[in-house]
Amino acid sequence: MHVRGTVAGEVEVRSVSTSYGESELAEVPLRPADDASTARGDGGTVAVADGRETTTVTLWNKWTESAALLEPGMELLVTNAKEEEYRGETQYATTGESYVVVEPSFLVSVTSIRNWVECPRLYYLNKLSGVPLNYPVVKGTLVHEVFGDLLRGRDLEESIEARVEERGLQLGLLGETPEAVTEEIRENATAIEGWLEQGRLTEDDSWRSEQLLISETFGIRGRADAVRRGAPVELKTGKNLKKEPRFKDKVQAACYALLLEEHGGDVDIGTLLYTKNSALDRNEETGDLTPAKEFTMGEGLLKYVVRLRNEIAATEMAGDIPTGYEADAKCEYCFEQDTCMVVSGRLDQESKAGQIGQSLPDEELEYFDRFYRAIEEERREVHREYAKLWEQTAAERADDDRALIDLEFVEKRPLEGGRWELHARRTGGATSKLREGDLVLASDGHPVRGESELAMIERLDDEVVLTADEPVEVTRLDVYPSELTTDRLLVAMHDALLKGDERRKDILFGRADPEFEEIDETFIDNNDRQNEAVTKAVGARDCALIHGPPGTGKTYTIARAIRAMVERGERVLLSAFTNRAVDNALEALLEQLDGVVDTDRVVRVGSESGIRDDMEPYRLERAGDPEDRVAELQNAQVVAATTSTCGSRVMKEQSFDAALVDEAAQLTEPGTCAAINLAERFVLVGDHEQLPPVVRAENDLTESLFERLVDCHPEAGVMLDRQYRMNQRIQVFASNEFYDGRLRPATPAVAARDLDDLEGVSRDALPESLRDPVSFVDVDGDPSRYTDSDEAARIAELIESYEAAGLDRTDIGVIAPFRAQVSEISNHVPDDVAVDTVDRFQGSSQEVIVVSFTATGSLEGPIFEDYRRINVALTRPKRALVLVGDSTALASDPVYERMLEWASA
Ligand SMILES: Nc1ncnc2c1ncn2[C@@H]1O[C@H](COP(=O)(O)OP(=O)(O)OP(=O)(O)O)[C@@H](O)[C@H]1O
Repeated sequence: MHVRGTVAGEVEVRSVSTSYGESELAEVPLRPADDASTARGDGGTVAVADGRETTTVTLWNKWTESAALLEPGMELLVTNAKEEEYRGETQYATTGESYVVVEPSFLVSVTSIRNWVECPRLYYLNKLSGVPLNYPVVKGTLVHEVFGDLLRGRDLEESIEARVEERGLQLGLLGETPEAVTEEIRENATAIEGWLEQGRLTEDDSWRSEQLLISETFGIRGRADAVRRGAPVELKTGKNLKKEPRFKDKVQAACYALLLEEHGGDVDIGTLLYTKNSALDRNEETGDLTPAKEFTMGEGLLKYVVRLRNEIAATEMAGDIPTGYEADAKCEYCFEQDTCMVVSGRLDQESKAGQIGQSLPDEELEYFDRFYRAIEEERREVHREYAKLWEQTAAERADDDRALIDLEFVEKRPLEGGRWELHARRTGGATSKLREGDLVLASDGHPVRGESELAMIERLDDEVVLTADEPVEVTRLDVYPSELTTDRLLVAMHDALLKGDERRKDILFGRADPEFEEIDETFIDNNDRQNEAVTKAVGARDCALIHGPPGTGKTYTIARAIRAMVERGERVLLSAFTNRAVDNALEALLEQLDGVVDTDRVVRVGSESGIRDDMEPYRLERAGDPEDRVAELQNAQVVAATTSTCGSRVMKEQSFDAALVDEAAQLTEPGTCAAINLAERFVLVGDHEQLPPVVRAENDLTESLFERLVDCHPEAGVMLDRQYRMNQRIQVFASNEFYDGRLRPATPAVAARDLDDLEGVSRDALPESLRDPVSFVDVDGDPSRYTDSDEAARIAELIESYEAAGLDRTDIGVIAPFRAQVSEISNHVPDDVAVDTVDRFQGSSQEVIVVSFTATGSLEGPIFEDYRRINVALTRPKRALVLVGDSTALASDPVYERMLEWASA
């Protein structure tokens, strides 16, 4: 029986005498969880279900170590507990078979556990500073890749050649030659090959390469290098001359053993493969030179691993910072001792290694603390996404747009290099968040409990095509919740504070005012504010802030500013939150740079699937000759990449004179830092009256650096005030509500835009009520339901009216407040009409926009929670805007009441 619940009070550990001698025990007051959250898919007994009363769970012996970590409010899971009657009350206790898991939904990675066992402080330092680009790391990755290839049957030489070639750019940045690297990989691979050969002699060897494993019971996830006859095999590129594997390596293998057991395995052995052993010279080295070392997987080790994992989960949940005293780490032997002391000194943290250097000023320490917590909260939200993989049913996940289900498996085709191409067919017209180029969990029915592989979506229409390392008979795809973004936010914040330039920090913390160089040049002669913005951007010694309301030429201004910088011989980074915005800005920039600079000095960094096809010629290829690849990047005068890519190991090696960041109001502070950390000065461009940063948690991350700096340094800002998009009548409401009435049409032609300008369209052919550029269509809301099919039907009629007046369906966009109504409307209107939520429409425009408010009496729903969403929705159209909703419901809010007045005027 599994017992799961919330710790309901203080926990005390004490000793008692039993028939076995002295034993330790801890009595944990526990409030059992609801049935729903304890139900397990494997049919195992569900937790105590008698209401929400508190019961007592006794944890015995070693598990008292985990009990000592518990705080009231934490979640606890005890597997294989026994039920006991005590004074008429049902209580529970651990048995010899039990595992105790603290905060089971906090997913700890195997790498974290491995770092923690070495030293908890090392775990923390790794989290803060990420993995740098260095040769041992790249070599390790290469050896692992070759190992995977060999397991999948690829020829050794072919694999080495291909893998070294793929990493051309990284190797080039490290100054390595392909020949030397190939030789070293070959030495390491010999150990692998030799060992595999031995295995092949025994016919019953069964293998699989890299396996992604997630444990819902133990709260652990990781990727096992390989699984042989159901048992984990871990590859280490170092040497080990002892008979036994290293302890931390055993711990790592034991983590995978636990994960495999949860998936139905019975693991009694673990193997570590130390590849460097076979490259050593027998005459010079003494000891056990065999690369493969096996060990027996005892239950004691598995339980120890869970206790380690509990320490991490409890530390993170409590928001504590590890000091190194938690374990008996020996600082004097640690390679990281210096870094550890510097970080401890600067952040004024207690640490076993001690501190050196001066601590950061209080306000920076406070900032670090606040954002560290905020980012960790965000990480927990990502963990919640993982938990949904098993807590929600397939249908619920599909409804939430997080899965494509009921696919019909078609076939699996072997690819060159031992990988697989998987084909499946979609059976319904379901939509989802998934896009081509996304990494997904492809499974034969369940992403965690079934056969499941990490796969890349190559094609996604009626047919679904995926590539993966191993074949799966795929019938379902799930969004893969990635912690990469969170990891990079932490590193970006760390770099900004601990490695950042003092002057930069003075600006960020409002201790100094941004300075500007006098520039006497006209860059744009038909728009004063744009010209001022370019002047500020070019002349900024520290930073400039360009506030660009909808359609005011942000992209054009950025492009013009970059051109001016390039003409001054500067190296510039162009960045934005999304690939789409980066490509848009790059397109405008290429027009500006025509004849100014060679286009081969403009480089787009990103993955093939993320970049728009017409920008592909500028994409920096990672594979190839190291010297050539590096030259291409180092010679580039303009580098364009998303802010997330700016946090990558390759980009972190780059430096720029200036960074221009578009969509800056949609970026968190640390997200912005990822880009601006790389440059001497920065220019942020955005509109804080449109959508805020996309984050899961509600905390300090929801305010952008752009918005904070606009407040803090108004003198560094310029607001663009002439818009090139909307008919004047459309623009009025947004201008008054959000921009103090300062937004104007750029030209009379823009102001007078209407549908008659479009070829073959006649406004007179429209019903009277739709002839004005802004109209309101009143429908009765349906308070009992979340979606509104009457409203959807009415929208379908509107679209027919526009079509009858000569408009092309692709010129119409429909915005709905939430996904359910998007689906409802999509079912009513033809496929080529774009229907989506506001968030998806941000940054784009259409000739005609229809907004479905789906308003009920209480005005609930995302569109109403934040007025900025309404601003975005109402500023998408160029020539006509139709608002559809229940006027009585809308009029209950003063802003919407004003909107109704304007729309009905
Ligand atoms: N100074 C200018 N002179 C002439 N046309 C301009 C000028 N500035 C911008 N435009 C034009 O106005 C249109 C909108 O400009 P742009 O795409 O730069 O706007 P934006 O502010 O980036 O839009 P969004 O709000 O969608 O991000 C473009 O067609 C652009 O060429």
